[in-house]
Formats: sequence, structure tokens, C-alpha cells
Amino acid sequence: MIPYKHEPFTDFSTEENNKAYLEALKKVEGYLGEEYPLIIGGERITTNDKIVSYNPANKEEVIGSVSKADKELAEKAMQVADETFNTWKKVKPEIRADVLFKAAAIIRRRKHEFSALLSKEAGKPWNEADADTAEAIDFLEYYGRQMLRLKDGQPVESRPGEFNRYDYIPLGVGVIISPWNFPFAIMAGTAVAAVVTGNTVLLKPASTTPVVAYKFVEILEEAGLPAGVVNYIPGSGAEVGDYLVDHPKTRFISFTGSRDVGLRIYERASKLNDGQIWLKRVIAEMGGKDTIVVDKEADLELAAQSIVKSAFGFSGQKCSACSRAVIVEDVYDEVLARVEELTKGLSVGDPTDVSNFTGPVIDAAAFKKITNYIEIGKGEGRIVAGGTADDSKGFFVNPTVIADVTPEARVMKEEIFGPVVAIAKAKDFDEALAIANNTEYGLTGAVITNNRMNQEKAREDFHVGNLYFNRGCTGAIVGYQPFGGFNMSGTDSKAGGPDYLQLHMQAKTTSETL
Ligand SMILES: NC(=O)c1ccc[n+]([C@@H]2O[C@H](COP(=O)([O-])OP(=O)(O)OC[C@H]3O[C@@H](n4cnc5c(N)ncnc54)[C@H](O)[C@@H]3O)[C@@H](O)[C@H]2O)c1
Ligand SMILES: N[C@@H](CCC=O)C(=O)O
Repeated sequence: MIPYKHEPFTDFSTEENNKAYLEALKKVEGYLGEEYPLIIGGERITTNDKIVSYNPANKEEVIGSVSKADKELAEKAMQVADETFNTWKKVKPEIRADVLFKAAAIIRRRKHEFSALLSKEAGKPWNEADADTAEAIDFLEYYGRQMLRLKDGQPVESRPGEFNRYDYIPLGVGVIISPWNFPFAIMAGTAVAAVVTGNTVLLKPASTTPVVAYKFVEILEEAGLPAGVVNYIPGSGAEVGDYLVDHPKTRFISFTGSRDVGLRIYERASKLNDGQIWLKRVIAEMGGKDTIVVDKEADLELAAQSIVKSAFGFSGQKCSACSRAVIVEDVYDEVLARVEELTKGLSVGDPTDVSNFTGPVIDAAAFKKITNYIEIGKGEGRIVAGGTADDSKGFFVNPTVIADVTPEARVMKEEIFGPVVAIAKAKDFDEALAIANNTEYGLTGAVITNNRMNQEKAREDFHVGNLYFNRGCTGAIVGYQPFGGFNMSGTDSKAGGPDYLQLHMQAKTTSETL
């Protein structure tokens, strides 16, 4: 087994890679507008009711029409997944892992096609789409290897005359509910973590990005995954989501998405339903209000670059995005001026054009929410860049910097999930840390400092699941920076980390008297 190493990012400055991506884009454009069925137990099921996926950069362009599950079809999928669990759980972990490795190899061969589809369906610029695809490959490679490490359980002690073992066994049927912002990596990572540990899955992708999920399920089939292990059932969160979360046969729910939906799932999953004989497990990865703190002893150019890249990469639509910066007063004006200058230099437009730094936001609802927050921000601070938007063709919001806000401002406390960063001044490093912690979330954060004592203070006191020093706060790599947050950011499940797979299994102790 080759040791795990993360998938390298593509260098699009070379002509060869540039050409490869454009060819892949042509291929994707060749299948836009196609129809996709549900997949339940390997059977393709077409419904009259559809979810239509549009290009957020061009509202007229249909990416695909996907059949839509209702409660009846969700029930059918549950029966199939429950039945298939009896056989899949007996398949050796090595064979389950091999399916993941094979899937990774297939995706690697079609890497740019997947990335081009992400540019079209989610509005990702080339580099962001490439990173999403690379992360999907990483999850497959990493979780496959993790399963091989866990397949014989963990060592425990035995006394003379006794033989004790500690093994992991699968849980049952898992409901995987994924978001649109990492429509490939998070969707695939959460699904295969459940599968490689011996569970069967009902996969409900986000309604704005269902096509990439369909293509992934096809890859799993090609890689040899038996029918019924992953069942593809796009549908309304409120209808299919609630139904499956409440279902007595649901053993666990792996959710990634917003705080409010996460809380709803957490609460509903805690209720016992007729015929249910277990406590459901919930893995919930939720929102963030992530801060970059800039100390007075710091590389100020690095600080400004880190803020701009973390705030505006993929239009700020990352749970890890820098949506607030807290700068110590001695360097506030200088850093802010550079952030303003860099932000004004960013180009916004069609993400399939490699010269654009960023593309649209995902849909009309996001556009409305973000522009509403910009209006709120105008009353709470000073707009120094952006503040404008245009939804005539696609949902474009210009990167917006709101300076001089107070720590209690709404734009400093609520997740906006768009290209908007609020900037506040602190009198010293301690106050900056206190402001950074003044949120109900606790996902990512970064500190830009050359002061070792302040760095160590932040290591202890900055209460976030992923803390970075002298870099931005986005871009965790599977197996290198396990990802997940504290407080209202979720259950700190640490995707891409050494403890993640165990969340999908239960440990069984056996003790034999010799
Ligand atoms: N912490 C993380 O790792 C992480 C990663 C990515 C995104 N996010 C968060 O996700 C959010 C953006 O994603 P989104 O807009 O897709 O989130 P969302 O909560 O609106 O939707 C997430 C998923 O939940 C489904 N859903 C909606 N209502 C449901 C219900 N009642 N029952 C079950 N499922 C339901 C949706 O259809 C979708 O598939 C942001 O808040 C972001 O911070 C967190
Ligand atoms: N894991 C990603 C964020 C995922 C949420 O949107 C990062 O580290 O930037």
C-alpha cells in the first residue's frame, strides 16, 4: 500500500493543463440539460417531479433535471438499504476499501471533467473546482487506508487465562445529507466514510447541485460497489429530509450544512419513534463565523493577502471563510488600506473564464440574503470596497469590505456565507482574541503574528476547531488538517481525521476464558 499523500493541485499556468481543462469543459457542455433518475438498489427510477439544476453564472442554462424522491420513494430506498446492510456488513473491510481506491483512480482519470462540472453547477472558479475534486479523491484514498488500520480493532489487555478483543462493527443505515458548497468533496467524503465502515447509505445531496452527486454514484458502481449500498435520492429537505431523519430504521445521520437545519436534525433525531430500538447518532458539521486576527508584530502584507483570499475565494461560500478580521489598532489603517486595494483588484465573472478570480453566489435566495447583509453592513460600518451586486444574468456579488464595525454588529456575529468581510479594530492582542471568540460558532480561525508568546496564547485560548498561524483560514487538507468545529459549528467530527471513521461504527468487546 502506497502511503497516503494528498492529491496535488493542478497548475493551470501550464498550457497543457489549461487545454485539458478547456477540453473537459467542452465535454461537460455536451451533456448539459440531460435528465437523471433516482438510483435505488441499482434500479433507475424516473419521477415526473424534477429538481432542475441551473448554472448560477447563467440563470438560463440548465445543468440537468434530476428526478425527485418523495416519502414513498424514500421509504423504498430505506427498505433496500436496510436489506442490503445484511450482506454489505459481511463484506471484508479490505474489499470495501478497494472500492474506494478504484473509485479514486477513476476520478483521477476524469479529474478535469468533474472540476468543469463543478464550475458549471456550483459556480466554482477553476482552482476552487480543482481543489474540490482533489479533496474528493483524498477522502477516498484516506478513508480506505484508515479502514485498513481499524479492520482488526484496537489492542486491549488480557489477563492470564483470558483473551480479550476490541473490534469495530458497522451501525446500519446512514442518511447522508450534504451541502452545495463542496458538492463533490463533502458529498463523496461523508458517503464513503459510511460505506467503507460497512454501512449502507441513503444519499440526499443538496438540491442546487444534484448532478455531480449522480455522476459520483455512477463512479462507485463502476468501481464495483454492489447495488443498494448507496441509494441516490435527491429530494426536498423538508419532505424527504425530515422523513428519513425521523425514520425508526435510520441508525445515524451524517449532516453537513447550516446551523438551523443542523439543530432541527439534532432535535428530531433525539426523539424515539415507533419500532426504533437505538439512539440515533448524529454527525453534524455546521456553519462558521471565522476570524483572522492580525497582531501588531506581523507580516502585514501576508495579513492582507490572507484576509482577502480567505474572505473572497469561491465568493466566501465556505464554512471556513474569513467573514471577519480583527486588527490591532497600531497596524489597523495599514492593513485595511491594503485589503481595500487587493479587493478592488479582484475580477468577478463567469467562473469558466480562468481570468476571473471568483464567480457567482449559488442562487437567488443566497443573492438576496447576502445583499441584505450588505445593506445592514452599510448601517453598521463603512463600505470600503464592493457593496454592489448584479443578478441580471447570474448571481454576482462584488467582494465587499465593511470596516470600522463594533464587535456586536450583526455582520460581525451572523454567518453571511457570501463575499463579505467585516473588519474591527482591537486595542491590543488580548482584546483581539476576545473579539474573535465572541461568537456562538467555533470553526476556523487564523492568527497573523511574529510574536511567539501571542501565538501560544492563541493556541490555548482561540476556541476554534481549526486554528492556523501565518496563513489564511480556509483550505484544510484531508489527513493533514482534520476539519470540524466547536459550539454551534457542530459535533467537531473532524472529517479527514484519524477519529472520523469510528463515528460510523460501534465498538464490541469480546472476552474468552481460555
Ligand atoms: N462545518 C462544515 O464542515 C461545513 C461544510 C460545508 C458547509 N457548511 C455549512 O453549510 C451551510 C451551507 O450549505 P447549505 O446552504 O447547503 O446548507 P442547508 O442547511 O441549507 O442544507 C444542507 C442540506 O440539508 C438539507 N436539508 C434542508 N432542510 C432539511 C431538513 N429539514 N431535514 C434534513 N435535511 C434538510 C438540504 O437539502 C441540503 O442537502 C453553511 O452554513 C456552511 O457554513 C459547513
Ligand atoms: N474544508 C473546507 C471548508 C468546508 C466548508 O465549507 C476548508 O477548510 O476550507
